[in-house]
Amino acid sequence: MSRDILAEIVAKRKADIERLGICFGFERPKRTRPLHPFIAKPGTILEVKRSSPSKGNIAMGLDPVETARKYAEAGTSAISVLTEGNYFNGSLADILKVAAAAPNCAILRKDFLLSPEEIDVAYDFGADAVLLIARILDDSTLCAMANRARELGMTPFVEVRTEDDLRKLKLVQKDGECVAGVNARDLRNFHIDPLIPAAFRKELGPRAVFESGVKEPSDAAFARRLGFEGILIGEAAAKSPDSAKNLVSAFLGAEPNGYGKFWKAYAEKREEIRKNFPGKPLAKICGITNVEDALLAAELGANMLGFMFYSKSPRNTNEADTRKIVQSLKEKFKGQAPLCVGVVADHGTAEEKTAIALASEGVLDAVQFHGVAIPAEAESANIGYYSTVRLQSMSEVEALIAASKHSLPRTLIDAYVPDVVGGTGKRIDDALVDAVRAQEALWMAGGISPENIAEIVKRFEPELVDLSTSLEATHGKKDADKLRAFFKAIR
Ligand SMILES: O=C(O)c1ccccc1N[C@@H]1O[C@H](COP(=O)(O)O)[C@@H](O)[C@H]1O
Repeated sequence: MSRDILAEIVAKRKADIERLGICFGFERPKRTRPLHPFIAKPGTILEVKRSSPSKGNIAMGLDPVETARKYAEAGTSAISVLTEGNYFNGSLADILKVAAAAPNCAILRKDFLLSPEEIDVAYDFGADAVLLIARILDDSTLCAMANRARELGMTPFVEVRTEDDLRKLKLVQKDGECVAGVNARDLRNFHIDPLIPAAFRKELGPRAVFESGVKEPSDAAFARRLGFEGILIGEAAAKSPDSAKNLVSAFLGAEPNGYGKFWKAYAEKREEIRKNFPGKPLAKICGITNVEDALLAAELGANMLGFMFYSKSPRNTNEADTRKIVQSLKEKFKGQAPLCVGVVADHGTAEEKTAIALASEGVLDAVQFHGVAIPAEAESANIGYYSTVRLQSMSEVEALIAASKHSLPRTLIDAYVPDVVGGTGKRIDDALVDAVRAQEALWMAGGISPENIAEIVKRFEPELVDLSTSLEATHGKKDADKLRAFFKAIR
């Protein structure tokens, strides 16, 4: 379907160009506006967008002049103008209006551009940057368009989404500088996943833009924490230009940090699994207390390991053992070691403090807050974290979905058992799991075992499974045969 929608837009556009010419019937102006740098330092790109194939009407009555003025007042460094007419209701005339209304902002021409001649048109109408969608351009056309943009003093902005797009991006980068962008929206189903840009970030070079799905200030801050220099905001800005300043200041007020680092590392692992073992979930083995179990789990393919920092747990661990285990994992597996997570199940304890301190130091990659709220200390300690919700009824599912923002890209679900906070060995009710997975990527714990993992994968297609008690020989000690049986069954 992705190819279909793109192919449809491109086919109509080609027909329009044949019929109306490369300026779509508009008189070609002579550029008078000076060129502006595009995302030369961290900044936002707010979009003039009336409609889209995924959302239909967004802001049909939008006045480009008024919108551009509000965007400039909001402190954006760039404005994206959608000039595609059939699906986005934009036009080249919009660029002229925006250029006059926001003389100090860089202007991006966002369209499905197809030839170097279209770059000259974008220049003449006043654009400072041009979107080049790698997927719709062959290698030589893409490079020729990027080079033409540079010759004119403009910035090529290359959008990537696949491995092949990345290959094309490297070709463009060989010839000179560019800005790279990744769309968080999957054009096959219009689903937004902020972990797609997260997985790509390390491949993009120094000037990278997070595109799509930014709705709340927390989403904007998350993109910056992942290390993106820019965010492109369409719908949220166009629908409410007056609140765009909140998005701009959230982005500019954030910094790349430990939280973004954890989600990038997770997203990279997920992409690797998707590529090499489609349909296989990531596996987190929890309740690790000794080097032997940790090394075996990692060798068998564990992607994450959990360490209990909860004194009431029979698998509770401590700082010294955790340091020793993580050190052994790093020595043996180097950059390929599983992500190590401290599990906290109550607040204000010495164990919670230790887990946060170990994450802050980089010994642990993140902290899992199991059945308890995420404390303010986690935010200020600049660490990776996520929460676990113990599901009892549909109302918790609804609360979980409502709370699910891009700044919390994943939430683990576990079974609710009165008086046992975790490590219950009990399955979550199937209907509750179904309700969660209908809305978001599934991170699932609770009673998962070597015996039921195949059925769980088939039935629920989880992105991550998390298990502990079913693999134990005794409390805190894993059974090597059970570990082997689990990793054999998950394959
Ligand atoms: O394992 C524990 O003792 C524990 C205690 C308090 C909070 C969480 C705990 N474990 C978590 O439970 C799941 C694994 O569940 P299961 O044993 O496979 O049913 C996992 O998220 C652990 O972190």
